[in-house]
Amino acid sequence: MKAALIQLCSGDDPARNLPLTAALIQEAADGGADFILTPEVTNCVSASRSRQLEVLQTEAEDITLAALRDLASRRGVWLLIGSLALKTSDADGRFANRSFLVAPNGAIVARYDKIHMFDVTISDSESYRESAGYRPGTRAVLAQAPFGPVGMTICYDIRFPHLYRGLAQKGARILTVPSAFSQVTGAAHWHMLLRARAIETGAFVLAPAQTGTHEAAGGAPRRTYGHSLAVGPWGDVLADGGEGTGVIYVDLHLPEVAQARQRIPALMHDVEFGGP
Ligand SMILES: O=C(O)CNC(=O)[C@H](CS)NC(=O)CCC(=O)C(=O)O
Repeated sequence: MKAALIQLCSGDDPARNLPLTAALIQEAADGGADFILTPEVTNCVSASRSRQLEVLQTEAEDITLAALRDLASRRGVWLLIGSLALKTSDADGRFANRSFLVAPNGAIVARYDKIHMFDVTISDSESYRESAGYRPGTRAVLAQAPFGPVGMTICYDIRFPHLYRGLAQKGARILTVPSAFSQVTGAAHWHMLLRARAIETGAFVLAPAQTGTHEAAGGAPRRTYGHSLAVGPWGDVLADGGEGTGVIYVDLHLPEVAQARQRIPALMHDVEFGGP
């Protein structure tokens, strides 16, 4: 199976982001990919709540979701829409950060709402309060696809290894980590975190990413790390998207999952223990 990771530099206007996203998905389908993945907040990267209130839509109305489902069915590909920022009916007005797995007939096979919120002060000049804008999800999601169960996660989730271990122990062979990682933490941690999760779980880790400086009509522009990454079950980096936008491809030899887990059966070696 051939997967393609789309690396984007989404701005804060979903209507402008969509044609660029669709063009790269077309390119990936032309390139022979049967599973195409886009980054976190494919539809809108914004640091401004008022801007998001203006441009975001509910899942039922969202133009990006409708167009990409249609594209998946026209091209007959599996599509992971890494995430969409969506309005919800919650009384507090918070958005959902929701990932979708779409089948080659355009049907939504699974949805996952990001569980862990990035409420982090990186430095005096850079801090994030994701939970102010988004309501966290409360359920891990293992999606069923013909190429095996897919553990769906998003970005900051990568720092919570028990989520990945649980998904792998329930059968995940592919773990998806669409992201909009900060440049500072990305340079320090990105490759290592993704490789560690792949090694610990003996699964493929596919992490399409946002990259560069994101145009924003409202508020300061955000900068993300890029380096969309595909990691094999033995921890080897199979493809790295670098800093530009575009498509990277990776051949997934799924039997490598069973081979890695046979060589190091750590997933079956959990024991109860006491201590601090
Ligand atoms: O804000 C949105 O619209 C969508 N959400 C994101 O982009 C989130 C919260 S700001 N980004 C991360 O989780 C980066 C994690 C990260 O960089 C790390 O773990 O080091």
